Amino acid sequence: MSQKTWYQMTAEEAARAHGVDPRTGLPWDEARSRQERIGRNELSEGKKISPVTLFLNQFKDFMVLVLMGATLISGLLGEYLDAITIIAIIIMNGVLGFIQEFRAERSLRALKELSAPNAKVLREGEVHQIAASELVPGDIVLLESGDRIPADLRFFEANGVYVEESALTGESVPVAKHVSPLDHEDVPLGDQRNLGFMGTMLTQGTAKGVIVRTGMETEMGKIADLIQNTDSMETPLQHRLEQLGKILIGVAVALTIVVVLAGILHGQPPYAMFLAGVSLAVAAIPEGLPAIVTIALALGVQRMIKRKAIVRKLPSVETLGCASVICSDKTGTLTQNKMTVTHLWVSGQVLEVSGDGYAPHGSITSEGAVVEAGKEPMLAKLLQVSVLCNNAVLRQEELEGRKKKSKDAPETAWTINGDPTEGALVVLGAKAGFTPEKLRESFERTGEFPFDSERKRMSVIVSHGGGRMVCTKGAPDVLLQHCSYVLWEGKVIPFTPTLKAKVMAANEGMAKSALRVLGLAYRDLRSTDRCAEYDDVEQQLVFVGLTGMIDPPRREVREAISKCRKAGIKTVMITGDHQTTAEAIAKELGMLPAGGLVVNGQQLATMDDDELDRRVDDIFVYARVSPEHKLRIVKSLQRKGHVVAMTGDGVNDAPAIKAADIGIAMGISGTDVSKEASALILSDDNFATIVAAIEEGRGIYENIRKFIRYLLASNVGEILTMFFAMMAGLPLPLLPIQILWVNLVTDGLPAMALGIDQAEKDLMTQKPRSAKENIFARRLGWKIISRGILIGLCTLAAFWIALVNDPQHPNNLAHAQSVAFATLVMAQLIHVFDCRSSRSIFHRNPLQNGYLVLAVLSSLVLMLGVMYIEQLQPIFKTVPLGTKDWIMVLIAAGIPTFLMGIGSVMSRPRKPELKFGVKGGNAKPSLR
Ligand SMILES: Nc1ncnc2c1ncn2[C@@H]1O[C@H](COP(=O)(O)OP(=O)(O)OP(=O)(O)O)[C@@H](O)[C@H]1O
Ligand SMILES: [Ca+2]
Repeated sequence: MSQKTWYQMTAEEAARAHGVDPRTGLPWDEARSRQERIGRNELSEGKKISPVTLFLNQFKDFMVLVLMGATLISGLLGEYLDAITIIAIIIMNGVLGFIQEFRAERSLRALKELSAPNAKVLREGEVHQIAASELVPGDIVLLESGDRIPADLRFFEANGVYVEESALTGESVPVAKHVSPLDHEDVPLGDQRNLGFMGTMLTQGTAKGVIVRTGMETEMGKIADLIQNTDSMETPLQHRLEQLGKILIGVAVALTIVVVLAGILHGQPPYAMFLAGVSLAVAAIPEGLPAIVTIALALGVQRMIKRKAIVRKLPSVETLGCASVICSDKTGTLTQNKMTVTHLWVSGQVLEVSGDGYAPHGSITSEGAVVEAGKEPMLAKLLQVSVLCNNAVLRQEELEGRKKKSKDAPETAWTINGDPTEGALVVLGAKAGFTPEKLRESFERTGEFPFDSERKRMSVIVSHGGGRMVCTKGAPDVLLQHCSYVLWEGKVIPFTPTLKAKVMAANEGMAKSALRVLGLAYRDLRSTDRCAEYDDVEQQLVFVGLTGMIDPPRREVREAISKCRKAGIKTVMITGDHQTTAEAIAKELGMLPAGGLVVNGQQLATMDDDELDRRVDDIFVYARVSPEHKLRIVKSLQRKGHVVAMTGDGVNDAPAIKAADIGIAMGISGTDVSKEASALILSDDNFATIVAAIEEGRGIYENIRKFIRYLLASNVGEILTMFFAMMAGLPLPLLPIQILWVNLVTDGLPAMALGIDQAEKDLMTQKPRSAKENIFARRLGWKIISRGILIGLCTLAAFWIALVNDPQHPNNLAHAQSVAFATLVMAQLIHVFDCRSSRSIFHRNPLQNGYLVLAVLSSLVLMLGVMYIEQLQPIFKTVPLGTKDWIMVLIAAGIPTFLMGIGSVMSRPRKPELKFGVKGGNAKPSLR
């Protein structure tokens, strides 16, 4: 008996073959044991670098190899102790580099896991949201439009399903899926219409399926090697630093050669000079730079996660700091998306609704008197349509655990499953006794034309007592175009222009008080009426009334917006909601400066790109727009030189999200499609989180500048100390071992601690930096070079004074070298505190960064160790210093910081003058 393939089986057979009941799904322990047997639902990643390789890579550097070679030779020549020590230092250096890179690698991996997709799965009769990697064959998954299919599955329910399978088949037009078995063999992939494949995308409809293959067994797994997604995790800055690193190596090597030659010309023994030169080159090459940049980025990303912003693409961390415009959705991002109906309008009459939140307690009143829906047929119709044309479910949940106040009266919370706009209508109905349960006894739903942001309306068809009725709700301005009649004073009469005007006036009135307004309509269908397309049913409707719901702004948003204004970032609202509502909320949030323009989708459609470009800087609110408008807005802003952050949640938002410099998706309400197009996901859907992420992005960039400043100035100081000495014909101020030790002590920990430094206070009161800005901009290059020269001069001065002041000292040269060693280390350890501020050490509390203090203390201990532990003295050729020596060391090491500090205190910083909004003076013509 030949075995049937999945597409030849019926869905039931497929489920049975996997031992699962499609109504309840797999039990948890069965799923677990399957996972142990089969493995996770993942495509195996490319080759991972093993820790051993990573460690060995640390020694692949050319100069390190030269140093090791030179050391081996000197070992063979009898300098055992020197050789062993140098090798030991190289190994310690390698360990440090390894730790840095290993951490960086691990954080990157954690990042990838975080952005991994979820799936809705049925287990033990309940729907759960789990990581897609946890799925096993036999799992029943639920899908809706915008979801990526998490594994290969056999559909057993498919309502209007279209799947985009281009990743597998190359066919970019979505194909329709169904549930019937196919009776051929060898059906090509593209024609296996009852199967869904991992990695493809549901663009329309809702579906259920049983998973038949996971992980590398899937069709996608078969070609995984081919499409090994090489999404670059390298940021532009890292790329530039890599190039910079190469230049720096060249410069370091060239200078070293000069130092060596100068030394030899001045009579230094060539071999000693060679070893010193190689050590200098090893010390001066900032090999730790890329790893520290990665760590700073990765740790910053972790801080962002704590603030509810998930970075999907590392490069966007840098772009975030440059953002100059944030375009945000309104509903759910600027507002809470907790809708409550407060006003109704039926037949020219305004009714009020009491009660807060989703609890179905409250009443409908008219001029203070309670209105009973049962006795008011028009109101009853409004409630009926509201509840029937609706997919939200009102639920009462017991609050668990510590939230519970007393045992005997368990606290409950009313929650909405589904769209909050619809939830508000369900709650409204429930307040008047119109529950879905009750209505369903006499109305059975037979069809649905779902809501989408383009159509701005939704319809369902219900049958009752032999007849059929269509119920429609939607944006009033749109809905009215489909209504020919109106329910007026108890009767259905033709919808005259006068009456339409009345409805629009009522709509406008509600919208002015920031209410979201929805219109409701219905029509009784005749048995001959077609209802295959929405155009068939959404015509000749009878208009019933309006509902107005509040959606309170999120509390944090006002402050976040004012923060943006101070930081030179423009905030723009883009919403599908009505213009008046949008404007009212924008004003409430302080997003609409005097003279700022509000534009609606229709007006936008009449503008060509040139006109939009001319006005785009003055527009702060876009209302009643469709997702496709967002792309135009992004493009226009970009043409004006802005770095644009843009939010979105729907399938249709993906192009705009992709085109934006920072595409932002919603963690809670967003579709998989929008998330995959995004660079950043807000796990709380909150606007304030965007601002927090921008703040982190700016901070990370500044931290990178801080340790670049520190590392490079230190290295310049090291090279120049040697260079100046050789030029002046002095003996070597530092022995090779000492140079290597300085490097080990100063480069690693303090630089890493700078990478996680706290942000400066003025971080969010400055204009966004230009995306093209050079890392050395804003005088950083000057600071590095001037500081390097000062460190070099001061170290040399201390060395020279010790050398000439005390010529009778039995260990004269060794003593002076110890002074130089201590001065160079101290100068760097003081300088590291300077680097925390764009101004000087005196502008910040040096103890604020505890990691830095710890790092500096441990570096101090390492330095003192080789000077005062007797067993180490002969190895490092050091001698202990006296009090006078130390005073000189500290003065010499402190002078650069002191000089720079004086300089910055004297030059008063200019207060950044930041104003945002419409350029003053010429009054702008309003579009309205
Ligand atoms: N479930 C629904 N059924 C019918 N009409 C709806 C529904 N939800 C919203 N609408 C109408 O469609 C309009 C546009 O909604 P859409 O979801 O595109 O934007 P929004 O949620 O108001 O704003 P944003 O784009 O900021 O999220 C709303 O103003 C409302 O009138
Ligand atoms: Ca160094």
